[in-house]
This record gives sequence, structure tokens and C-alpha cells, in this order.
Amino acid sequence: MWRLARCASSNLSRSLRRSFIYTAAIPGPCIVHKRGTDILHDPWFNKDTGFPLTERDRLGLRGLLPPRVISFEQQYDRFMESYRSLEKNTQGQPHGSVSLAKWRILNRLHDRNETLYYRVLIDNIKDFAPIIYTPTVGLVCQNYSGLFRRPRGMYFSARDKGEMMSMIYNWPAQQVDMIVLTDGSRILGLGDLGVQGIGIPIGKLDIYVAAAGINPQRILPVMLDVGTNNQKLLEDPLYLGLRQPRLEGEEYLSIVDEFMEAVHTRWPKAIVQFEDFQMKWAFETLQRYRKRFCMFNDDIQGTAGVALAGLLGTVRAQGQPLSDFVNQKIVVVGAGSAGLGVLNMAIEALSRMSGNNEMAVKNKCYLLDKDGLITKERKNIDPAAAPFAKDLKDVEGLREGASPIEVVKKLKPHVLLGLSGVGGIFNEEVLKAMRESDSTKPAIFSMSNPTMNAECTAADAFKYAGPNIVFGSGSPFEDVDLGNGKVGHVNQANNMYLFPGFVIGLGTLLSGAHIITDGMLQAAAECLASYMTDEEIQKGILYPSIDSIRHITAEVGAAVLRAAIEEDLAEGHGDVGPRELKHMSKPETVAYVSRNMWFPVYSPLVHEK
Ligand SMILES: NC(=O)C1=CN([C@@H]2O[C@H](COP(=O)(O)OP(=O)(O)OC[C@H]3O[C@@H](n4cnc5c(N)ncnc54)[C@H](O)[C@@H]3O)[C@@H](O)[C@H]2O)C=CC1
Ligand SMILES: CC(=O)C(=O)O
Ligand SMILES: [Mg+2]
Repeated sequence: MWRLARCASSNLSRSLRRSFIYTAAIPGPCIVHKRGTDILHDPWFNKDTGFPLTERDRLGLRGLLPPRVISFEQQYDRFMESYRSLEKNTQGQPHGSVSLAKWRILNRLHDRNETLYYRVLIDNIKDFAPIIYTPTVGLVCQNYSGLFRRPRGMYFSARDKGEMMSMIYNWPAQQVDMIVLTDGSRILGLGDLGVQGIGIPIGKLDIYVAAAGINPQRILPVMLDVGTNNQKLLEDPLYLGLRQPRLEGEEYLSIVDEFMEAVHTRWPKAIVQFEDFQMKWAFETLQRYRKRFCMFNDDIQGTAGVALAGLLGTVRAQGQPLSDFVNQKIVVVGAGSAGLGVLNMAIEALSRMSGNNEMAVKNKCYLLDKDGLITKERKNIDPAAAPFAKDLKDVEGLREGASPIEVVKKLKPHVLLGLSGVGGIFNEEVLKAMRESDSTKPAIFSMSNPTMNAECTAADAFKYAGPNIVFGSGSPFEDVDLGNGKVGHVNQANNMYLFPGFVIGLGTLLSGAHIITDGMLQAAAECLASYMTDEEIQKGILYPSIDSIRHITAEVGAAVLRAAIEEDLAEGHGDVGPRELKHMSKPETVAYVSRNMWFPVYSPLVHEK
């Protein structure tokens, strides 16, 4: 029977979850090859006024800092105080400028003192994720050339062809575990932002550090600048990227190939996450590299995992057994890398549940793109969308290219899921039509980012589709007050719940798993789906609070690790070999993953020439 039983300790109390995480290993002494001001200017090692006197002596810092030593806790409180006064002082100002001001204050800390930065990020993840990640990161990318002060990560451009193998050695860290790579061609739902898209790998990797405890000295955000087709940017005198149209075809692929070879040569075990590539390259690069390198595409695979967890949660919320998933009618609006990734994974899961009757389950899934319902009548159909095209005789009363409202009215779907990047496309009429859904608890997922690109807001969803819906959105919204003490719960259906755990089980722990398989992804999705208690699910809470993201990551990571063991891919990590991994119980695996998470504390610095 198909059931959700992969997570080891779903019922652990919230407080236990926190303390469990915080007992993670404390780093030992840290070797540093610099002295004096070079250390103060290096955010990896800098402790600002927190350097103890003995360390100031050892590292040539005496006299370079005010005499008083301030503790980490005091530094933390001081930062939080300035953040809170910024919030207070900007009340009533336009939302965008306040968000950017918040991003700037966090970014300055990031540039100065990473230990303190990650500590405040971990402890305040719910408040800060919307600043360093969606939605504010979208605004940052749109304004990146103007906001730019200091570089972060690496930039490889079309002009670097033939040089990448040597350039990769310019990165100062000896070891890199995790790379997030973009070419800036589809940044959230904001389109082609060229080199300015670097904000996305930076934000995603911040989530890796905060949520998965990846060591920030072992991460690398990368921009592959192959030009941009964004005319406004090309004409902007401040634009920091190559001022040329995007490379296409073999020219484009040869740049990505060269980068992948360079990375693999220097760090053969590094995982490369492809992020926000336009659809044609998202699919092409995934096919091209997934068997050769340890890589995945977050928009296709991470999103699919988190959406599948949401869909399974919806079935539970309806009070149905999971086997009822096969009876759900699912309408996906948006046939890009994310929408197709979700449908592929949902159909795979459904087929297994229905005894591999793929045809039967496909009939219950409907796909729309900018030209409406995709049917076999469609001219020039995208090959990736073709398997989901409907035969007109199977969708009686609907036409090729039918609009979302026509489709929803006719089909009365159980689930309406948006990954179109088009803000407001689930308008009043569409949402009201969802009241006639065949489900008593229909689900509406408005997954596009950032907030202004969401297919609908949470408030509109509950207002027009009714209080019984289950709601998820890619960017955060406040819960909705439904009156009479009732709350419309907002789930953040974002791949941030999946990718950190997905990678930690593979990268940090196994280190020897050379490829990422669908089975591992499936394990991650099932684990996330099983995380919530029935009581929470009944309230429409499909995903855990982001406050407990490290615990979720540990669970998801452990599930992926066990899946890798089952698939005979685990080669072990450090002094823990595959045999030992195999013999760990589920809770032991979770604890093992947690122990391997980096946690920000000031380590004693030891100078070595
Ligand atoms: N919540 C999450 O975790 C994630 C959200 N996303 C969001 O999903 C959106 C789409 O991402 P991708 O699939 O990678 O983009 P994409 O560019 O590959 O695909 C967009 C799709 O939307 C369709 N579309 C455009 N206008 C439409 C309209 N008016 N009606 C119906 N469909 C329309 C296009 O035809 C295309 O099929 C973005 O906003 C992105 O931020 C993407 C990945 C993860
Ligand atoms: C969340 C994400 O990966 C996106 O919107 O592209
Ligand atoms: Mg993305």
C-alpha cells in the first residue's frame, strides 16, 4: 500500500525540534592564513569587536579595534535593535523601499561578518526569508546594478571562453560543496534579468546555510553571463553584464559545458543546482548533465517535490485516504519548467498508486499555457508539453486553447495550481468558479513568484473561492482572518522546503553519490508530505512553519540518504562508510544529518602561514 512513512520523528514537539537542532556539532579551531586588517576585512573570519584579547595578540589585531570586547550575544542584540528601529522608523513608507532598506542592512552585515549574519538569519528565518529570498530578492535583482557595492560569488561570461578552467582556481576556498548557478534568463516570474540574476543564487545559498547547515565557506553562487535579451538592461548605462544578445544553440551550450567541466575538475564532488534557466535550457541542461555530474534543476525537480507534498497533503486535508489521489482532477496553469516538472512527478506518483496505469491518471491532469488549454490540436506544440496534450474527445465541451475560466467551470477541478508567472490570472471569476469544485475542500496553489506575480493573493482566494479551500503560495502571505475566530491558513508552497534537505543528504553526508535520481526526489517529497500531523492537516496546514526548517531539512535529508542507500548509491562520507549508514535506524540517520549541520559560533582562529 502507498503510505507516507519516511519521516523519522514527525511528532516530535516543536520545542524539542529546536533544541535538537541546536545541539549540532560546534566547530573546532579554524585555521586562518591571514593577519591584521586582512582578517577584519574578511567576512568569513571577522568577529568585529568580538575578538578576545588573546586572539587579538595572536593575529596582530591589537590596536586595530576599540579596546572593549563585545560578546557575540551583545553583537547579536545590537544588530537586532538596529533592525527593529529601521522597521519602526520606516513605518508607512512604500513597501518596496522598506524591503530594500531591510535587505541593505542585512547585506552589509553579510559583507562584514558572516557568522553573525547567519546566526541572525537562522534565529529569525521567518522574518528574514522574505528579505533575502522571495519576494524581496526579486526587487534586488531588478535593481542589482544600482545596488551593487561588493561582488559575491563568481561571474563567468561568454568572453571567458577558453579561460574557465583557470578562472575557477581564483575562488579562494579550497573546498566547495554546493554551487547554485543561473544564467539569469528567467528570474522568478520577472523574466530575463541578465547578470542581475546573481541575487537568486546568493539568496538560495543563504537558505542552504540557514536551513541545511551547509558551511558558508563551502558554497559558491555563480552567474553565467551569456548576454541578455532584455532591451531595457542593454540600454542601461549602469548595467553590469555583457551588453549583447544572449548566445543561442551550440555557442550557448559550449559555455555551460566549459563551466561544468571546470567545476568538476576542481571540485569533483560539488553539487550544482541549476536555477532560473529559461525552459528550453532548463530541460536541455538537465538531460545533458544529470548522468555525468551531481546536479539537479531546482525549478523542475525541487518545485515538483514540494508541489507533490502539497497535493498529497490536500488529499489528507479532504479526509480521504492517500489512494484517493488518483481521483483528483488537477489543472496546472503554466506549462514551463516548473509546471511540467510538477505534472511529471505527480503523474509518476499517481501511476504507481494506480498500478502503473499512466494513461488513466494522465486523463485527470490538464495543462494550460499562455495560449490556454493544451490539446492535440495545438500547432507547434512544445515537445515537453506534448505528452500532456488532451484529446479533444476526452474534454467534451472544451476547445483547444480554452481559458482558465472555461476549464475551471467545465471540469470543476479538485486542484488548481498556478506556475505561470502571471500575477492575478486566478481572478475573481476563476476563484468563484472553484466554489463549484467536485471537492468539498478544493486546493488553490498560487505558486508563482515574487508576490506580484502570484496567480492570486491569499485574501482573494479565501474571499472568492470560500473558506473551505486549502491554499498555498510561492511567496509568503499573511494568514487570512475568516471571522468568527477562524483562520484561512497560508502555506508557503516553495521549493525552499525541499532543496536544502535534498542536498544535505546527498552532498554533505554521502558525498559519494555521483548522481541524483528520481527515487531520491520522491523520497524527499514523501517525507515532506508526511511531516504534518493529521490535526495540522485538517486545519489546512500542509507544510511546517519555516521556523522549524532545520528540523524539516534534517528529516528530508535523512529520507534522501536512505533512498540513496536503497539505490546502492551511498558511498559514505568521511569516516562513516556505506555499511554504517545502512545500519543506522531512521532516528539515527536524522541525528546524523543534524550533527553534520554547520552552526554559526565564533571558532577560535589559529594563524598558519
Ligand atoms: N513556488 C515555487 O517553489 C516555484 C515557483 N516558480 C514560479 O513559477 C513561475 C514559472 O516558472 P517557470 O515554469 O520556470 O517559467 P517558464 O517561463 O518556463 O514557464 C511559464 C509558463 O507559463 C505560461 N504562461 C504565460 N502566460 C500565461 C497565461 N497568461 N496563462 C497561462 N499560462 C501562461 C507560459 O506559456 C509557460 O508555459 C515563475 O513565476 C516562478 O517564480 C518556479 C519554480 C518554483
Ligand atoms: C522559488 C523558485 O525557485 C522560483 O520562483 O523560481
Ligand atoms: Mg527558481
